[in-house]
Amino acid sequence: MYKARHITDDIYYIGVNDRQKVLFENLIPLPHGVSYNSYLIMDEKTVLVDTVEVSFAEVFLDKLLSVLGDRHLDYLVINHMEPDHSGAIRAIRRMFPDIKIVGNARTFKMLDGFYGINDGLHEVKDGDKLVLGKHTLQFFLTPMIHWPETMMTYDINDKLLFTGDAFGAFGTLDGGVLDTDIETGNHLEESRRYFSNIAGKYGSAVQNALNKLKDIEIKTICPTHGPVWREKVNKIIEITDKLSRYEGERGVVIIYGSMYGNTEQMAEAIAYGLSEEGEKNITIYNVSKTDVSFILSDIFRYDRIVIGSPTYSNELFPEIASLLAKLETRDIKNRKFAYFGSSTWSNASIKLLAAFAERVKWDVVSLPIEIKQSLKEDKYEDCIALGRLLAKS
Ligand SMILES: Cc1cc2nc3c(=O)[nH]c(=O)nc-3n(C[C@H](O)[C@H](O)[C@H](O)COP(=O)(O)O)c2cc1C
Repeated sequence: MYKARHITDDIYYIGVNDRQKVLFENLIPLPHGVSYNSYLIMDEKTVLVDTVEVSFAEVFLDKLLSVLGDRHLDYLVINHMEPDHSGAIRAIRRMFPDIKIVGNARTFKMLDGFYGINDGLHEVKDGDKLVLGKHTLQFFLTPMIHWPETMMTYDINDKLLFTGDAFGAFGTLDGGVLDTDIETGNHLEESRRYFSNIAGKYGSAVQNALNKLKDIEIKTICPTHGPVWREKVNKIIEITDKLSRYEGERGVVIIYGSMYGNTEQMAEAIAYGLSEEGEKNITIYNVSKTDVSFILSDIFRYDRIVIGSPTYSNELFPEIASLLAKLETRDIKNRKFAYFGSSTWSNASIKLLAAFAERVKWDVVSLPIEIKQSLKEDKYEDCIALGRLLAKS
C-alpha cells in the first residue's frame, strides 16, 4: 500500500514521522516533531539501513514489505544503536531470521545487551566494503557521533552517505524527503538545535569524522533524522563543521534570569548599548521562558555571550545554574563573555558567574556589573557602556 520515496534508482526512503513525542530523549522540545529515517537498497542483495523507534515498528514493517515485495531481506546495516533507530531490530530479525546484521565490534556488544541478538552477524572494520551487486557499500567508523559504536555507510555507486545521527535535524518530513522538495529553512535551523543539544559535546569526534570523509565525493547525505540533503550537502556540512569547531558567527546572545525585573532591565540596557554601536544581531532570552535547547543552539551559533543572574538563596538563579551546567558539559570554546548580576544583601551570583567564566576559559571582555536592590542611573550607564564595548569586541 505504501508508495516509498526514491532517493536514487535503487534506494528508497522508508522512515516514519513522530508527531506524538513531546520531548526528544525526554528533554528537548519537539515543536515540529521528528522523523526516524530508514533506507532500503534494492540490488542483487537487499539491504536495510537502520530502523525506527519500536512504537512505529508496525507501520515501518508495512513500508518495508511494500518495497521489498516477495524478495528476501539479506542485510541490516546498523549505523547507530540508540533505541530511536535500533528499536525495530528485533521485529526485523523475527520476520527475517536469516538476515545478516552488519555492524562493528562495539555495535554487536550493544546489540547483545539491548536485544539479546548475538548471531547472524557480519562484523566490519574501518574502510571495509560489502558488494551488493551493482552497489558496493563502504563502512567508516565514526565513534562518538554520538555514541561509541556510531559509523557511517557509503554507497560508492551512488556517492551517497548514510550518516546516522550526523547531519540530522528535528522536524518531521511533511510530504517531501529530499531537500530539493522541501522549504528547508526550518530544518536547517533545527539541524543547529539538534547538533548543539545532541552531538555538541563531541566537537573533536565530529571533526575527526569530517576529516576521514574529506576525500570521498558525497552527492547525497541520508541522516537518521530530518531531510535527505542533496542540494544543500555543502551547506549542512559547513554548518556542522563550524559548530563542531565552535566557530561563532558575529552575534550577541544575552541570557538573564529575573524574578522582579531588575536583572532584566540590566539586559535591556546592555542591548541598548550594543544597538547604539551598530550591532544588529542581538537576542535576549529570559531563561525561565525559552527552553534551554533553543538558547544552547544560539550559544553554539554566535560569538559573544552575556549572562545575568540574581542571587537566589546565596546561589545563582536556578535556571541560570542549570544552563551553566549544560554549557560546561558541552565544552564550547572561543566565546567572548560578559556577565552581570543583582542581589539585595550579598551578591553570590557574580562570584559564581566569574568562577564559571574561568572554568570554561571564555574571554571575559569587561569587569562584571552588579547592582543591589534596583538599577540606578550610574549602573544603567555602565550597562550601556558594556553593550558598546561588546559591539566593538
Ligand atoms: C527567593 C529569593 C531568594 C533570594 N536570595 C538572596 C540572597 O541569597 N542574597 C541576596 O543578596 N539577595 C537575595 N534575593 C534578592 C534578589 O537577589 C534581588 O532582589 C535581585 O535584585 C532580584 O533580581 P530580579 O529583580 O531580577 O528578580 C533573593 C530573592 C528571592 C525572591
